[in-house]
Amino acid sequence: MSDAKVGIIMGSQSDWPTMQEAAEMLDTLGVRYETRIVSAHRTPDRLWDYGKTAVERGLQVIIAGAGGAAHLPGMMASKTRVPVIGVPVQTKALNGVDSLYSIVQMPRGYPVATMAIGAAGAANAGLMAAGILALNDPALAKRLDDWRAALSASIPHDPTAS
Ligand SMILES: Nc1c(C(=O)O)ncn1[C@@H]1O[C@H](COP(=O)(O)O)[C@@H](O)[C@H]1O
Repeated sequence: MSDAKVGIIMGSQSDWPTMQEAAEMLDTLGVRYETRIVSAHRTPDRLWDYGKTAVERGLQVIIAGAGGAAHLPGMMASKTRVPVIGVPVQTKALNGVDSLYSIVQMPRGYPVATMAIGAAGAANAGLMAAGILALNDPALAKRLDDWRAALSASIPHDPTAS
């Protein structure tokens, strides 16, 4: 059994540069995770197994990124009650609006917490996962509070200051 608390899954190797942002955020915050390529379209059996075993393997949050006809996050949400955070990967043809619409409008009963398109969405997915885990992990809560305070402190008051 892996000790990962967060599963970062993506439809393709080509999603990794985007999804790496989620992984880096979890590294920064000291959260254990695993990374996998899982595709509803190309590896449906892998998706089935991943969703079926997510709870027993101790996963508490799944971050799922996909582009285009991005069915992966929703299908994963159908297969497991582990909360799924969806990341719409930016696409060349339609700029990621296709990914966003594919992920965000889930039917009642099977929610996906949908982030912004692209790298910011992936980083925020890492933060969202950490926030969920921090509810039951005071040390992580402190690290997350410190990270947020540091970000606030880094924002200048004066836009002309360099
Ligand atoms: N949207 C999905 C799914 C899925 O939702 O199951 N599987 C792969 N893909 C997406 O296809 C895009 C192009 O993939 P390739 O670069 O491998 O052709 C990727 O953004 C991937 O997430």
